[in-house]
Amino acid sequence: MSDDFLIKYTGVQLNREENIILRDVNLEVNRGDFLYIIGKVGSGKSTLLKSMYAEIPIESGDARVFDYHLQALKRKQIPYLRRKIGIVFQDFQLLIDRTVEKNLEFVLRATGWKDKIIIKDRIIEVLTQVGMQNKTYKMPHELSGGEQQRVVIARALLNSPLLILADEPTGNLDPETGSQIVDLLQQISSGGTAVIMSTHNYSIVQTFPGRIMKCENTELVDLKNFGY
Ligand SMILES: Nc1ncnc2c1ncn2[C@@H]1O[C@H](COP(=O)(O)OP(=O)(O)OP(=O)(O)O)[C@@H](O)[C@H]1O
Repeated sequence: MSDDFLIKYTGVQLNREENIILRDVNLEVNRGDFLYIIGKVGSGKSTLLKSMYAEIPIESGDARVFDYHLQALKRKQIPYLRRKIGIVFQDFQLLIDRTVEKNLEFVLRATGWKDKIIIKDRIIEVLTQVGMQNKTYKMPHELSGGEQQRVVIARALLNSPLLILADEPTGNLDPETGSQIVDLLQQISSGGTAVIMSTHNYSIVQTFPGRIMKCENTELVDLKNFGY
């Protein structure tokens, strides 16, 4: 990578249809950062995260993610950008018709992995990282919400991303399970992977330290570090 940052937004505007959702967004994210995006319902948290993996276009300004200028990204580059990002959503989105192992294998094969043994080893490796190595053969419906979210995080880790985007990852979980998930994301970030997570949950923000930015009145405001 030519620069140190993973993400650099300069004067970025994001729209949904005709509406300006966020304007003049300035943001830099580096390796190992842990960044919360907070803000009211509809304030633009998801829009911001989605822009980072090219789900929503950049209306104006300069948006860099790794070496990509998102405002000039070609459609065929999008899968390569996304392969470097681990994405975790609130509603787990595991394939319900196959086991944990097959869910993860599906992603590896779709991203070019071919060797059966290497695939198996990698699956065990990421499941061990999230404490789910004993659940390889479980179907998603046999897992609790927190366990499913761990598998989703394992899936996000498969291709060793430098960046994880987690949109309300604790939204469907009870407080204790939610805390365990954030704890896991913090461990991952201390290993050098940057994590950006949106949340409504102020008790999590107060418990687990991180940089905080808030979507408010179409602006992204830096609340600096919290909890240190
Ligand atoms: N598909 C869409 N088409 C048009 N407008 C949309 C679409 N999705 C969201 N919006 C609008 O964009 C604004 C920002 O929505 P966004 O989902 O980014 O907010 P959010 O802060 O993530 O909210 P939440 O906390 O509810 O997830 C809202 O006003 C919403 O109505």
